[in-house]
Amino acid sequence: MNILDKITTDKRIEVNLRKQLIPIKQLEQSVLFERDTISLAKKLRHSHTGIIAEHKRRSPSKQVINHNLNVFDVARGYENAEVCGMSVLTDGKYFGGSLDDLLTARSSCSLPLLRKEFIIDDYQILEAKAYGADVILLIAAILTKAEIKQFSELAKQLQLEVLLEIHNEKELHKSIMPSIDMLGVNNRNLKTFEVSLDTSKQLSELIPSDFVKVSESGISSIEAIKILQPYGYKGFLIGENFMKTDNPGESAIQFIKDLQS
Ligand SMILES: O=C(O)c1ccccc1NCC(=O)[C@H](O)[C@H](O)COP(=O)(O)O
Repeated sequence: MNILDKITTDKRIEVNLRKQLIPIKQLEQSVLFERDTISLAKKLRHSHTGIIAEHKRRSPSKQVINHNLNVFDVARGYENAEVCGMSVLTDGKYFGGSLDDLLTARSSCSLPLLRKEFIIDDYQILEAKAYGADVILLIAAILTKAEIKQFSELAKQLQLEVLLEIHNEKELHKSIMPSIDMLGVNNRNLKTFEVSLDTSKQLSELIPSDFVKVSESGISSIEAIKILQPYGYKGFLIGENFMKTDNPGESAIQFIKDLQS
């Protein structure tokens, strides 16, 4: 069993329980359910830096990254750094995140928020809207083409954007549909946890130009971004590089300053 199989097996159990604890009707009554969302895709299209900064306490590949920060300060710091958007990991077991983290981020900043989750059920998309997300992540490796269509169309009905994550050409082919806003290439091989920018480079020319291209994982230097920009990438999802520091917001400020100089 690879890590995605393990995570999704646990996720199905978790989601079934959550559905019983908080019925859909209750999610739909959230004050945030009617909120007008903010477009991350638009921000990335018009940005010269394209940073999506992540809140990530721990991960299967690195174990503990940082347990000493609070989401409120991290979100304020990222907003102060003028990143394009913030990604909030909401999985508890493997990443130490929660939906409360998403809610706290929503109450602390007005950045577009990505719910970084392993989505395998419509219910999690309703949760994303109810807790203040603007964007959801769909991972092609754990979904069928029919599920990608169903989940992305539901997201659009709720005014949420969709970042679709791929690792290879096969996943790309099942993911091209009009309800996807952004295509994210994950540089991390989820079998070995090795990261290689070559994945982003190789897949870039196969991605149709109407999608905003995002490169995800293992980005720890401005050189990496300068290498990927000529391949058409407009967004760069960065977690550990900021979160391993005492002040992720300050790290993002310095990173963006160096990128612009
Ligand atoms: O980060 C992991 O170890 C991981 C393992 C299994 C599935 C997903 C995983 N990460 C989720 C992400 O996509 C990253 O948090 C995100 O791209 C940022 O990556 P990084 O900048 O390398 O922290």
